Amino acid sequence: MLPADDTAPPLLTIRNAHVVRGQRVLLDGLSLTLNTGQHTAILGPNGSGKSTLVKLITRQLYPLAGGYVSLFGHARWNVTDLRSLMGIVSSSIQLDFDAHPPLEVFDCVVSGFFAARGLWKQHAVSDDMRARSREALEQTGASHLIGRDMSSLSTGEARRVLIARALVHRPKALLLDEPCAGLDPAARRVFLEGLRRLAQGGTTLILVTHHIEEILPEIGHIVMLRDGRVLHEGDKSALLDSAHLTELFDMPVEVQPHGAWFGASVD
Ligand SMILES: Nc1ncnc2c1ncn2[C@@H]1O[C@H](COP(=O)(O)OP(=O)(O)OP(=O)(O)O)[C@@H](O)[C@H]1O
Repeated sequence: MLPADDTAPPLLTIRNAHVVRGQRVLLDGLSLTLNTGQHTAILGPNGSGKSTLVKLITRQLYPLAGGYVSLFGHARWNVTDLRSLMGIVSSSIQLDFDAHPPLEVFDCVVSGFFAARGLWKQHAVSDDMRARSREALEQTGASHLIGRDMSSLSTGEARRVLIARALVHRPKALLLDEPCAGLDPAARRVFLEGLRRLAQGGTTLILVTHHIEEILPEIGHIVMLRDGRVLHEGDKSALLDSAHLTELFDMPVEVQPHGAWFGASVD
């Protein structure tokens, strides 16, 4: 983990966030503070509010009056500001890039500068944008995919291209919502090793998942969500054990450390 900068505002501050849809309470007074350099996994069972929390961060949803959300100390931001502060990758974003019209890999990455799906006449692509796109594709090990159509890529390949697209802004943080969904075990490991390099290079990772096998060695902070609230939050060493996971998932879970990684089995 990077040394904490005590003077910098937190990467993310959420205070007393309530989100309600109809009769359902999706987030129930959720409060959370994450700092830059604090690689974090947000863990929770199905329906615990993970996607709702992601939408709160990305401003697809707002909390009820009395709730507060800020990124890097700013409570108001537009899409362009957000992208340069925090890259966002999720399997639902990926669906947007599978569809027609066809989209070539390099164009897909460059289009990240314009928050667009593809490049159009009005987009003035500079040499710097091209260079940064190539650099981002190298960072995620996806340069060899240049020239391919997005719809022809495997899930894991497309995921790496979309992370590169998020990285063109050189964001301080990456929010990864179930980033390993649809990846086979080998692709998952290759993908996670790529994320490790990003974490080691100074990009703060926020990983939202229900699989403890995806918690990278670099991630030291755990947030456990249940019923739209933070059930537990703290160091991985204190929380990633059978007792806490059993409580979180409300069934017997056996946690096994594998070196710096973790596995889990359900009785
Ligand atoms: N638009 C909506 N209207 C009513 N209820 C909703 C709506 N969106 C989500 N919910 C409910 O809110 C709860 C939290 O949903 P959310 O999608 O945030 O959970 P999650 O932790 O991401 O789940 P999963 O792991 O299954 O993706 C669930 O009980 C869900 O059914």
